[in-house]
Amino acid sequence: MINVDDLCAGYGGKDIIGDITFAAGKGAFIGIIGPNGSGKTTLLKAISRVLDISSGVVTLEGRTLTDFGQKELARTVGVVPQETAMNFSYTVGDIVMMGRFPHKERFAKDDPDDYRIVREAMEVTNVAHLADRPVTDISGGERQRVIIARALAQQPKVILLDEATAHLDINHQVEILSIVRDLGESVTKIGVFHDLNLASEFCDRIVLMSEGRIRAIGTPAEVLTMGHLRDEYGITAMIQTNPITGRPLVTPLSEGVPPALRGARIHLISGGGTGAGLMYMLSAAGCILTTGVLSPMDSDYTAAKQLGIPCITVPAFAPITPAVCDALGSYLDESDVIILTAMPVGEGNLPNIRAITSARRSRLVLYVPPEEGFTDCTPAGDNSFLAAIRSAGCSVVSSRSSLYSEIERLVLVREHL
Ligand SMILES: Nc1ncnc2c1ncn2[C@@H]1O[C@H](COP(=O)(O)OP(=O)(O)OP(=O)(O)O)[C@@H](O)[C@H]1O
Repeated sequence: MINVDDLCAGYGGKDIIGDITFAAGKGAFIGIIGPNGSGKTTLLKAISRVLDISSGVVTLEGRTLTDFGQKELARTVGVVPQETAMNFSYTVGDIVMMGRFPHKERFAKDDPDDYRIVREAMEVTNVAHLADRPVTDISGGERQRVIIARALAQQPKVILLDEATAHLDINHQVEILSIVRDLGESVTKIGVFHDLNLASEFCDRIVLMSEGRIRAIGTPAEVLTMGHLRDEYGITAMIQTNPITGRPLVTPLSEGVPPALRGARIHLISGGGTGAGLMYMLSAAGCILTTGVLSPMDSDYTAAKQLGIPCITVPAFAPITPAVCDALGSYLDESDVIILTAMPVGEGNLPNIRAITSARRSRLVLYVPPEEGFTDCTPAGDNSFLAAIRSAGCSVVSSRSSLYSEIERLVLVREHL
């Protein structure tokens, strides 16, 4: 168990990181993420004592790390930096054997156990076939696997990885991170990650840093949220759930949403997958969304559920009853903007939706992307629903950028009422 308590550290007498407090349980894998310059490497340097701590304390199994002698520290903490300069042509086997030095007395002969541990470390990192090659003559990715093998040969209690797999191809990234994750209870792992999806898949807990401070800490699902990524990285990201592992899957979106939309209360009436994209974009932008009426068989419902958007539901093909209309009405009344997409609507529901939306036409925006067209939106190509909504005098937009402008305008109008 490693405890970092109120740690502050920096360079030239100036603190770069401060108030850093977190615990890493025995065997846990902790991921440190955050934008460039947020202090991730500085934190690892402070934990490994490469950098002096200006205040706070790091303890390992109850002992302060500053009480460890150099050799004991080297036996206890293994470090895998992002890049390691190798100017001397030691063999790969020699480099990995260096991981055993802190375990040996001075001038002691190599122990058969040392050779066994070195061989095992090279085998799990898939570098055993390179054992006799000079380390200067292998690829950057191979060299990184050798450095990881050296750290494993150290048999440390804590392993610190500073973007240790950044230079590896995806196959070796996954392979090495799997090895690190599976090191078992005896080794606590703390790794800096730029790849949020690798952090999500491999880490038990994630620490999100920004400007030298911890902004969020928790499970991948607690930390990798659209809000945190928007606030700390300044990106619009779609967060889905990996259907196999159940972990968050982050997809940064190249299309931004104006920051002014943050906090806008929007009700989205959609169906047949016409609203899912908007739900992701508007949620990522920090809008407060409600949606419905949707059937649980609709892909828009799946998106709403994944995003935690309150949704009014009815069974597939069921009519919209007066009770459902009332529930919808109260969601509509709470919203600044009502977006209606060009969607398939069952005949029986046309009058209801028309009545409920036209009463609020000044806040209604009809979103009809060109590819959707105005026809075939209802069974038998009946476009009377959309035509009626349109003729009611609501705004009609055909691109996401004009939709965002319209939302901004309607929020302003609402604020001035
Ligand atoms: N040796 C140093 N002397 C002075 N300032 C430094 C030194 N190393 C890093 N810094 C500064 O400390 C801050 C944090 O740097 P650090 O390398 O810890 O960030 P990081 O989150 O690891 O960044 P990146 O994602 O770009 O690797 C930066 O502003 C950086 O310029």
